[in-house]
Amino acid sequence: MRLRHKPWADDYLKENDDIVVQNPFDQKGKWNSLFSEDQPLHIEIGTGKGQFIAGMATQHREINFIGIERAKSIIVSAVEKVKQAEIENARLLNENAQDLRDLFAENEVDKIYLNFSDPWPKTKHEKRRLTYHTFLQQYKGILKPDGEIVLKTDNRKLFEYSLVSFSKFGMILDEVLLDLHDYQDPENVQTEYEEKFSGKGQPIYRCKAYFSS
Ligand SMILES: C[S@@+](CC[C@H](N)C(=O)[O-])C[C@H]1O[C@@H](n2cnc3c(N)ncnc32)[C@H](O)[C@@H]1O
Repeated sequence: MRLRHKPWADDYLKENDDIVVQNPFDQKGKWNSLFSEDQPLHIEIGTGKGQFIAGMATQHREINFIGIERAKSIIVSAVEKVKQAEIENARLLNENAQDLRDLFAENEVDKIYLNFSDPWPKTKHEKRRLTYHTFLQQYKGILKPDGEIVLKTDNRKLFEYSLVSFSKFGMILDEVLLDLHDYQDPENVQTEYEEKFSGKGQPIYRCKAYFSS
């Protein structure tokens, strides 16, 4: 897949090194030392334009958040949102989350958010879906034993695929919602994609999954 690249984005991301971590692989096992408080660590894979990570970090000062986004042209918007929120507990990584075990140590992460992940509908691209079993193996390698994965999507096929994938992996499913907005979770922080799709009247699916020990 070709990613749009804005040449000025490299400089912008470097200038904002208080938010965008420049050598993330060096932080493995010591992420909390980057933050002012040593507290639970939640990560979002495919942060997009950052509304979720900035909103969650504002709502939950008692948690440290890391948003991972591979597209430079997109992560710049997330940097702006984190800046505007004036929060200490959020950092961003401009990385392709290929193997999270290179970035995080065993038991380092408390929660992983997969928000509106690319669905990769063709069977030949199944391995790229962020809930394919090889990704689940990675998540297991970095999550605490009681850690959880929270998945939100508008894509019913990806949702069904993910439920089956979690289940085949021996994970425990919790709170499987077929219409998150109908359920009206007051804690829910919407992502940009969520606003777009729910604005069109589409249901938003959400589930939480745990690894059984
Ligand atoms: C469909 S968008 C959703 C963005 C955002 N989560 C939202 O809900 O508004 C998916 C995002 O995930 C990013 N992404 C996909 N695979 C990724 C990976 N392996 N590592 C980092 N970012 C990834 C894409 O660049 C894109 O910005």
